[in-house]
Amino acid sequence: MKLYRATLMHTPESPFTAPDALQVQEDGGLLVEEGRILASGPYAQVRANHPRAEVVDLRGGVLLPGFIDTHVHYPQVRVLGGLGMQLLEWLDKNTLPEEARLSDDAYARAVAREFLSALRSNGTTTALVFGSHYASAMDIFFSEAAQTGLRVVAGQVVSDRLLRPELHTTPERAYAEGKALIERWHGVGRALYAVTPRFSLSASEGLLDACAALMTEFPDVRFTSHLNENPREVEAVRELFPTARDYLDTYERAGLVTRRSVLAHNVHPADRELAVMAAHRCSAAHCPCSNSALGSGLFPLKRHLQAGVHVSLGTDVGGGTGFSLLKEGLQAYFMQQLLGAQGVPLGPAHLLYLSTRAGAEALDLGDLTGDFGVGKAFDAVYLRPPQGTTLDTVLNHADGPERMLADLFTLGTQQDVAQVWVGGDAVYRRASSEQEVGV
Ligand SMILES: O=c1[nH]c(=O)c2nc[nH]c2[nH]1
Ligand SMILES: [Zn+2]
Repeated sequence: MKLYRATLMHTPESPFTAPDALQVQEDGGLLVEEGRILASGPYAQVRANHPRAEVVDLRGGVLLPGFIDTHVHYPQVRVLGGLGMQLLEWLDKNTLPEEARLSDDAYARAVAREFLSALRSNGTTTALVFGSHYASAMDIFFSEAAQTGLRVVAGQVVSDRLLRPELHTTPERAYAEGKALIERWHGVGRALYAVTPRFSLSASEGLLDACAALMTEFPDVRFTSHLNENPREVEAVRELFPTARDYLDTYERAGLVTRRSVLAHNVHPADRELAVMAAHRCSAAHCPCSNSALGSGLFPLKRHLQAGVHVSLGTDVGGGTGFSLLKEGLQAYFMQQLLGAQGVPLGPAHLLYLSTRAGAEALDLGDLTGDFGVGKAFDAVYLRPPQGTTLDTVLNHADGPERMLADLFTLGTQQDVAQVWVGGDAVYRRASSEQEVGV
């Protein structure tokens, strides 16, 4: 039994609906046994009730629930930084050639290790991972993920048109390979499976039906894809599906819009699409760095919230700009500021919620992770800036915990992630030589 002593912050409820959603213990205690939180509260109180627990002293930093990235591409870690293009050109020139390289198992394994290492070192404990087009690269991914201890919800990406021939499959093969992967990996350790057509632009109706067949046969797997990211993409989908009411309808007609569906981007939604997403309780993964880098547009968060659509955050590596949910939260804030009266003013509690609890809800893992409630898994990130860094200075002069949280989102980077736990297991610890900077 371990008692973690730290400044604790979490958002068990949504600040979009609950005032005072941010819960803080400045000198808090979290009692953890067998990976689960048994008690929490002021340190002195938890200590008095559990005098024999081993104390892990984390004073001097901030302990947050582990970050939850609800849209990130495993095969794209090496193509980060492909700036200067919009979506369709970026896919063609920057991304799809790299994705084809994952047909080589050794290449796929190296990329999987780089990707998983980047998640952990950025404090991400759960991720909805857009996989590879190759089934063998997914076997490799799941086996590498199992060794890291991270929670991954991932699936083979399927497409049968308009990409490049070596990335195409058929509905029959997509079904057979998906079924085999689900049977091998879904619910094994901390892994779950997500059925993942790349986007309707590269998926025939037959392929979407094959995805639906998997969802029917295995009702608790998740579903993910892209939606309404870029105006040229939206127009192309309209031409490819002339009888569909809109982009969402291409998925809806196949029965793919459910409580366990997470659709990335949705920068250009119609009102009907928002109403249907809300009715089916499907989530939108907002990826503000990607939307900025690819010039996709300013996410209409206010319209999503007004329609009742649940929103979480994704880094969208490699369309995005890295693995940090701190940066993603800050960029979400910037974009809402830039929207002026059309934007939603985001405070630090919103940024924490979007990068933790909201992701757990999107993945239907809210009973397991996303906050520090009693009974939840101990999934946590310990942020402690190296001495002498700007963040260290600013935190030392912050006039309260809410301002500290704002400072973490404004200035925090991978270098500030000191330790990470999943289900009570330590999955990352920063090298101690990096603790001291500039002193
Ligand atoms: O941001 C994106 N990244 C991708 O890889 C992709 N594929 C289809 N649509 C996409 N959007
Ligand atoms: Zn994406």
